[in-house]
Amino acid sequence: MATASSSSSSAQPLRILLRVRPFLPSEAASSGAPCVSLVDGYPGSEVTVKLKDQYTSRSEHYNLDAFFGQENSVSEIFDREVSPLIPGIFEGTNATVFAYGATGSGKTFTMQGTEDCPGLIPLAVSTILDLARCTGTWCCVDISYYEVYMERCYDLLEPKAKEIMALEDKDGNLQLKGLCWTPVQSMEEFEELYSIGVQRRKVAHTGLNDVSSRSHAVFSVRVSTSVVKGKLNLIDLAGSEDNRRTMNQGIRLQESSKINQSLLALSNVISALNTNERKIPYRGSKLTRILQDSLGGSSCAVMIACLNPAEYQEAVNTICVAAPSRHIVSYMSSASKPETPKVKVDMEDKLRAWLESKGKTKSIQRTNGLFSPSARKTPSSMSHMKQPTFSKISTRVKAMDQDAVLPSANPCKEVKKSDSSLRRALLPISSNVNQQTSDTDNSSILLEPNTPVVTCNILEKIPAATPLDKFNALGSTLKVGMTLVYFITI
Ligand SMILES: Nc1ncnc2c1ncn2[C@@H]1O[C@H](COP(=O)(O)OP(=O)(O)OP(=O)(O)O)[C@@H](O)[C@H]1O
Repeated sequence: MATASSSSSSAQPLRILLRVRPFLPSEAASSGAPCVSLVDGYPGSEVTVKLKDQYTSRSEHYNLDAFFGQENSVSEIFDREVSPLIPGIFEGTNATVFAYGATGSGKTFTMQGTEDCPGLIPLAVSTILDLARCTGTWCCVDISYYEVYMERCYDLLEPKAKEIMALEDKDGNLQLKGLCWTPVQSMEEFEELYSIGVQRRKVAHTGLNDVSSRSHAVFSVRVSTSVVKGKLNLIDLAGSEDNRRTMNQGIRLQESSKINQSLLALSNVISALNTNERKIPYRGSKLTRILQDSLGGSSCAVMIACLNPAEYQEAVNTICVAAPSRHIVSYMSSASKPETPKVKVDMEDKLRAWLESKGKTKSIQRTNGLFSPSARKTPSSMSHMKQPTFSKISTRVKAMDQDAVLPSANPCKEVKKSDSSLRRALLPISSNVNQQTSDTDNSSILLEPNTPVVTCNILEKIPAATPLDKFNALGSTLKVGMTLVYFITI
């Protein structure tokens, strides 16, 4: 059976587990089957999982290092995945376990736990303290706990301390200046300190979680012997947020934007580690900078990708970050593929004719992407993925926008980037969001005036009122590797 220890010996930079929480009472009635299921392997071993959208026929398969389903407890995750890392800490290794996922997917439950069901943090401290007592030589265990809130670090155990500064020493190693380390010798001492820190962490009510973490919380337990120092980081990341669903505004929206940006930076680091790139973009955010000595190199890292069983799209987004290179296949079964709505085909013809008549090579090039996905520039890492076809897009429109009316014979016009109605432009398919957003920076975009709004996206619906400059804030849904298609006309 593959475990964390066995994976570290094979120098796998990052071990990726999937954790699906149970349905909550509020979800149970409407949810049906979980959107993710195990198709091959068994809990705790290397697995293939299937994600299935209950509303469409979309389904995808992914290979991952382990799967923990609704019936698996946190202590099972601990026993299989975290406990094997602990002996290495006593030999001077750094290890990191972090929970990643959308808001409300169960990250805090997994890392922090509850009184009845302790999370990975208390379970790890308890095991480390037990082991320290058995070493028979001098051994000091101390802990630190801090949060990264809006790209700034604050000590949760020492609230009067100033902001923690992330500085590099002369050897290029990152030092957290101002972070306090507190020795602990018993679980009572730990619990007292930790519960104070937990209360200080910034949480707030959002549209999707009553107690939503607004910061990334990094708990570290360090073991010092007379010979070596090793450290285990246990990180409860803030959840990626789709602000169309959270309805965040004001400060919540600003927090959310910072959270999504730092998670995007983390996903870039993960992707670089997964593909063994030489340069890992640790400098993308404060979060990735402080994790520099814990992700990659000789460190062991375990990512727990947490999923809400009722949210297919969130699950896809999370797994796209966690395991972009382990995607097996994405398909829609032809048996269940509905007929393409006629109205959409008309739209295609009209746009093509208009573009050709204008001789807009740039636009045509983009629109070629729209009509023939194979013409798109596709990142090499995704080249094995089957790209969605236009008929699927139309299907999605049909499913989501039953009432939408497509343009009639209105002439198209070209608008400039500065035009405020740019946000209601027809945008081409892009194979990833970076290309998508940079596409929109180009100078002209095709619009159909005086027609009702039709908005669609192969994966999710984007509200017509979403300004382009807010797309980054929608990081939870707009991720590298996702295919976006949306038609909006005025
Ligand atoms: N394994 C589980 N068993 C029972 N309930 C769970 C489980 N995991 C999560 N929950 C419940 O689901 C809800 C959301 O969980 P949690 O707050 O841990 O999500 P989160 O991913 O940390 O969210 P955020 O990113 O917004 O902080 C909570 O009510 C929590 O008690």
